Amino acid sequence: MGSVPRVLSIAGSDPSGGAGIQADLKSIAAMGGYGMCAITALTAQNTRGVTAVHTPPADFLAAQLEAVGSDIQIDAVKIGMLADAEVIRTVAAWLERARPAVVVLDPVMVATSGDRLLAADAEEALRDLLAHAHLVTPNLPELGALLGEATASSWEEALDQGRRLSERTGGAVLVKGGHLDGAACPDAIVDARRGADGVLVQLDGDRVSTRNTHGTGCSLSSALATVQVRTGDWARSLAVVKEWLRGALAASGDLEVGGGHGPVHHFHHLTGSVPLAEGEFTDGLWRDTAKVRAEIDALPFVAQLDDGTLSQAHFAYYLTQDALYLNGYSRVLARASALAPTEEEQAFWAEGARVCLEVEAELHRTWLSRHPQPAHDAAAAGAGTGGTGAAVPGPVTKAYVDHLLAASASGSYAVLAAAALPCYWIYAEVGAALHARHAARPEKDAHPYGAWIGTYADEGFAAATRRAIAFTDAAGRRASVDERTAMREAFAASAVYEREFFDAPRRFA
Ligand SMILES: Nc1ncnc2c1ncn2[C@@H]1O[C@H](COP(=O)(O)OP(=O)(O)OP(=O)(O)O)[C@@H](O)[C@H]1O
Ligand SMILES: Cc1ncc(COP(=O)(O)O)c(N)n1
Repeated sequence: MGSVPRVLSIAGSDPSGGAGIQADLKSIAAMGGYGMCAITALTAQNTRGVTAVHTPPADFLAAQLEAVGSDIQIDAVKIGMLADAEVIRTVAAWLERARPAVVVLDPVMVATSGDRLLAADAEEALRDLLAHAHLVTPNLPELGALLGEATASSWEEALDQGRRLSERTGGAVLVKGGHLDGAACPDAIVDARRGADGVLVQLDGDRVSTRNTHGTGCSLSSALATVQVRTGDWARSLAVVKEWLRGALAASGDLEVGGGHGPVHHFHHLTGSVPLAEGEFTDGLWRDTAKVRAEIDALPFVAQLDDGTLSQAHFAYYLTQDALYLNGYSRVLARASALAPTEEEQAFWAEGARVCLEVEAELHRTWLSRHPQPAHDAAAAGAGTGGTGAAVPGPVTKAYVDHLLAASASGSYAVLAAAALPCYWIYAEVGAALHARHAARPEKDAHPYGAWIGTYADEGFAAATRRAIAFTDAAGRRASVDERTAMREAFAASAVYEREFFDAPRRFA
């Protein structure tokens, strides 16, 4: 066997997608298998109930089984709805010839909605078929019915019934707690060939509070068949599948499918890693920070820079801190270059690091000499006297750079790129908006910060921003679920520091 178990579901179709072969194919794929299906019957059903059942001639099922089995190595078989006795005989005959290594049989009799999915006169044939299975997975009413007894009313009684069914079939029985009353939802595998009580493994679990239990039995049995191919150990297989199914029940509300008993979310564990289109990941980062960006646009600093009423002291503080920030940011970009997966990205971030130092020098040479920080403000800010010679980072500058350095220490290129991106993207957007407003002004030359606002029109920076976005997006699309989460957190935190940085002159100058 390769690494992908090839699993055949022999079951009925549920057009609403939550049970039957549709649930099986999803569950098999969710467990890393390759799913196939031979359809025993077609149902017309939704989350509220079954309205019709059509069972094609059994010969046609035999033809499906023959077509698949004659060509493809089948590592495991899951058997679900069998509809009638003739279908059961067809499946039994095929199993005798094919003898798959793993056979899990879910003895489907009645749907969650209460509708019959097995003809009443076929129950005896189903009992005979159980001997072909390595594991049988009845729910409590089915367990009772297979023994010709009442449904167990306690877990102990259910385990006892399971052991006695196992004695009869010669295989293992999964006793399921889904139909028990109360907060507990245990499952146990019972095998009469093992030990006194026959309990091979019992896994206790809390009941998930949800109506969306349509297809849990189908999903559990097909997932178990798939994982069993890999582990060869029912106890280990059940542990994996039970945890996954619990998550699928807990996330079922996200699906919003139907008004009755809805399906479970088979791929809940992969929702953070679906393949993304180009730009989709960074679009999401941008959308998620809309509130913080609106707060930046509404800051007094931005409005005052725009209308020219910003105090010289605030502007000088901003320039001083900007120079200090750029020095730290340059080191961070150099680290991004060191971690970059391609030479193109390595060169891009290294160039970014170099440009930061150039801009820092230009701030000292040009802007800070024209807008020196007033001595008393500089002292109050702990920034030495005048210029930036003795300047120290203010609290926001320090926190922002520390956050970026922590991202670079994470060792993840993707997380570091996401942390570094707001400084390009948000700065570019704020600058572009300020520049556009300034350009439309009649008396531009009289504006005290006109020359500074003019620097926001730098096409080189806009182009670098587009590339930083594209590289971060590509890293996000390649990233794992956990890494994408860390990227979102890093980007969001940097966006907040951008806001704080623009607001720092008001608070600390
Ligand atoms: N509300 C719940 N919370 C947690 N686990 C559950 C819940 N309902 C069912 N399960 C689990 O789902 C699996 C199927 O159990 P259940 O007894 O409901 O089988 P079933 O009746 O055959 O399922 P189906 O709903 O497909 O007919 C078991 O592992 C059971 O523990
Ligand atoms: C085709 C088909 N197979 C099995 C079930 C049982 O699933 P549930 O008991 O969750 O409705 C079903 N409803 N439909």
